Amino acid sequence: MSFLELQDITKSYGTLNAVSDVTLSVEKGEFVSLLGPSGCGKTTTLQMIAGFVEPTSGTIRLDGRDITHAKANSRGLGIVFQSYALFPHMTVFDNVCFGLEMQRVPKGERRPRVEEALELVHLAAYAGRYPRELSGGQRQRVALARAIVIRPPVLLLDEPLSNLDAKLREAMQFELRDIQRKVGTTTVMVTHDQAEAFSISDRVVVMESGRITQIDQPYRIYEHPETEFISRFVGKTNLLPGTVQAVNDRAATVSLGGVPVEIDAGALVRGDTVTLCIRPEKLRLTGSGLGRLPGRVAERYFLGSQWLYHIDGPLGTLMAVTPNDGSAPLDTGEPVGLDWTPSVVRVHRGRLAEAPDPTLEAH
Ligand SMILES: Nc1ncnc2c1ncn2[C@@H]1O[C@H](COP(=O)(O)OP(=O)(O)OP(=O)(O)O)[C@@H](O)[C@H]1O
Repeated sequence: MSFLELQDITKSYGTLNAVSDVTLSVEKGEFVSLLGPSGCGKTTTLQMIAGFVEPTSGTIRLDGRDITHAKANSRGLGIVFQSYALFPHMTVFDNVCFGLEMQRVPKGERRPRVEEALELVHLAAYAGRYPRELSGGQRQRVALARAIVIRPPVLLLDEPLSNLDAKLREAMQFELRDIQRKVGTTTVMVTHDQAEAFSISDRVVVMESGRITQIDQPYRIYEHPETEFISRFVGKTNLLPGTVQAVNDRAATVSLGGVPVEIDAGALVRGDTVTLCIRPEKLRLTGSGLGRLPGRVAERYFLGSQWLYHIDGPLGTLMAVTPNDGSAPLDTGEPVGLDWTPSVVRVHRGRLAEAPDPTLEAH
């Protein structure tokens, strides 16, 4: 049995199922993120673990104990929600100590525990300050210290870094992971930020419309998205609708608007309608006249460590990303060849609802 288990959890509001049949097992010490677009049920799921929202059906178990209907404060979980502001009239020390007072931890134990927590978040020198005297990142770290000081069995984080600017947010991602590793607390985090979920988590749970559609390691989710939605939501991708023309033992030929493209066969049969997904960094730009397809540079965008190109060709406009290795980039209008290894192409059954416009995917 896993440390934290959600079994067939559903939460309905009238006719709306905010969360449907969610089953999830989290191991002790694991860092799991719930990732998905706005309204997919991430926060509701976390609130049910926290005890702030009661499931309509299903069971939640913590360390073998059924806590489905237990009161929030009896669960003893560490919580960092966006709305959980610090107490403005209390110092950093007192903010962090508050949870220990609530738990009636003996007075003599409180100071070393608070100091230890502040040490962990690198704020030992700020114990006497008030929240208004701290930066956003420091306030966020106090909130984290306040949650971990009670040594909770599970730490619940709801968009804990969303109020921070991009640079600080990235720094805090690594810090958060570092702190979690040191204290070893089982953690469930809600985020709609894919980079954040990927860089911090052991496993990512992707949710769509109240349901879990994939649970996997970040790398697997990126490389083997199980739905077309995940392909689109996670990173950039070229989506190409086509029809399977021929299949042999090893390969299938898909016609993309009359252009034949060979891919690994999988379980495809002739006549299947499919959508092929190729990540921009998996497309290689070769010399003109080489590669699988001809193309021409339509646009180029400088991303710092990479160049993003829009390449016009027989399949429409495709995105390709190359590392910025210091050499001169390609010019707009330059003819190129496009190449890829068949095994990097992911195949989803079915046709896209709309014609793909790669520029819309480039977010
Ligand atoms: N108290 C409530 N009453 C009615 N509907 C609710 C309530 N809470 C949430 N919902 C609905 O349930 C769905 C899931 O909401 P939830 O807040 O879990 O989504 P989310 O994935 O966390 O979104 P976001 O990233 O925007 O916070 C939404 O359609 C929302 O409108």
